[in-house]
Amino acid sequence: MSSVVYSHEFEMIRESWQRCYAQGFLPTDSVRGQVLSESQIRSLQKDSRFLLEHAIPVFNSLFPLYKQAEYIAVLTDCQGTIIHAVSTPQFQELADSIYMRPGANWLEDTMGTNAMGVTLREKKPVLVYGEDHFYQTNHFLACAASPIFNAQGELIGAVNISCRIEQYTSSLLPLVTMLADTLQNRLLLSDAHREHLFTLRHMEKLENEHPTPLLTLDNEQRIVRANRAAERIIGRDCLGKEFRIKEGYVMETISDHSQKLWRSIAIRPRPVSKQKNYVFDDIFGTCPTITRVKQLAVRAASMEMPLLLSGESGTGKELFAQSIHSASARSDQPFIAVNCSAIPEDLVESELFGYERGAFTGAKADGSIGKFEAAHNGTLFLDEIGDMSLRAQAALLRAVQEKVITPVGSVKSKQVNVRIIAATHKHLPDEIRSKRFREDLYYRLKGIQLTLPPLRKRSDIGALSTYLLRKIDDDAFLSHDALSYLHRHSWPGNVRELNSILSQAAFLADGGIIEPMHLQWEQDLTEENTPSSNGAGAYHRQSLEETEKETILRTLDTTRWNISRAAQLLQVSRNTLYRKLTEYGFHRQ
Ligand SMILES: Nc1ncnc2c1ncn2[C@@H]1O[C@H](COP(=O)(O)OP(=O)(O)OP(=O)(O)O)[C@@H](O)[C@H]1O
Repeated sequence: MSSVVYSHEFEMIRESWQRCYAQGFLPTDSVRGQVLSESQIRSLQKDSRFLLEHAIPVFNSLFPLYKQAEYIAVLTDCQGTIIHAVSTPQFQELADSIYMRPGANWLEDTMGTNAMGVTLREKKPVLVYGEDHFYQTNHFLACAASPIFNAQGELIGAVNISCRIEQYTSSLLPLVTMLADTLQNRLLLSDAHREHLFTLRHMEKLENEHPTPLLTLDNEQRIVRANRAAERIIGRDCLGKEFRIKEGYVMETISDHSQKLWRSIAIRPRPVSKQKNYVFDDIFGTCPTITRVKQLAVRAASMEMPLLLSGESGTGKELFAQSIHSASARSDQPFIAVNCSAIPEDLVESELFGYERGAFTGAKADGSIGKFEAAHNGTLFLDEIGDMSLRAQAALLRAVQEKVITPVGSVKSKQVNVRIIAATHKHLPDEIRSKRFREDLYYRLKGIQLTLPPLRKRSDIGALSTYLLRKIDDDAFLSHDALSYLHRHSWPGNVRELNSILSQAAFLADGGIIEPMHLQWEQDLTEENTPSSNGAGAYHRQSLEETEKETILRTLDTTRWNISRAAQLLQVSRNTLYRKLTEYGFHRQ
């Protein structure tokens, strides 16, 4: 076996030889190649029109590179018949004499161990060098071949480059794998229905100036193809080695093919981590009070007006603010949140508008930009605006009115473009009446006002609990009694409190069924709604039927509509559950 062959290729070639012997072939046999007639070739070419259409320009582009050398590049269909060949004039006659021409079949059964036959069988690139060929008549050849797959991952052919062994260079296998890669990328790109392929199109465009590092890995993570950009990162001798991502880089799968035989990946420098803001899909709500606010918020997202969100603590004001930003035209720009109640009065201006170097004792030597400037072109979320001092309100008013800021210690003003979303749990008209909030600022901030409902006024506590619980622990599940208790609590801490109670409960229930004893309220427990006070059914906010409906839906949701499992959890027979589904008109969405 030749020394240029990698160990995994050695195995493939050895097994191929064994198959040839098993069929009764001998290396000394004379090869009786069969070549199809012109019309049969045309018919095969018609069947592989799509492949050929893309292959011809790729093959043609290869030719000028190797003008001096003697070689032949061929394309076979998936049955091993050559459907296209390009060779240098010097090699043409020789190629014809060994049946390396259109219409000839190069499967193992006909040609013994050879690169095309082995690559089509093993679905991996392979180099077959000199005496690795089964038939002695082919011993003068060095051939490298690589399979071609379509966008669905099905084998559709192979490319092969052959030359005399005296002309062999170590670039033969990389060359053929790059040829296959280029061809395959073209095939993938032409499949317009697959979204991720647009990335490839983009990459291909960029390839000349900024080649994207592309690799193909086999199912054992070994590198079977690498373009030059990839080699520059992971080394030129990477083929056949196990792929390990380098520090500072991330891997992006471009296509993962059926049976996971191989996948194409791109490697990119690790992006600088960017804050991920909430989006509207993160806001759960099925009751009219919350869905109405959500609809208004979606509309408000497309407007530039300032927005005032009011609602008790934990009702989701920041969640809404981020979602509005994410859905707005500013979504690519920063979302900066400032908790106004947390900034000491003396520092409000420097925090919001920044400061020049040496502006005050304790300031950073280089000065600092403020939140307004940090949010330039994006959204500034001013939380707890009702807790700002009157002095800070005056400074804020100017910035909001004139859209300019003056850093502390500076004489120069700066133009800023921010959309302001303010939030408060206070009733600002009351604050205005008590002279704690400026009326002019209130009207500036209140372009659009949205009021978020407190949890106790929402009728979807059960569904919201299931949604939150799913995120906390997929296996945890609320019992009927636990659900009744959740409905009876007054929820001063709103969704935040619900989330925290469910987290604790899932922990106490150890991922199983959450019972009332697992629900631990910290405050607001009255005699009446203490879990241990009176057992289930002591107090019903919902009618029995409503609770039943909700429990059934929640269970089906949790079991992803597995009826047997849901019936088991509900402790009813499957028939009873089916009857209830018909009775309540429930269908799987
Ligand atoms: N409708 C909702 N769907 C899903 N999660 C929600 C919903 N409302 C609130 N939450 C969650 O509840 C928690 C509290 O929400 P958020 O911080 O937005 O409330 P807030 O009103 O800004 O509170 P505070 O006024 O105390 O700052 C967050 O974890 C948020 O993701």
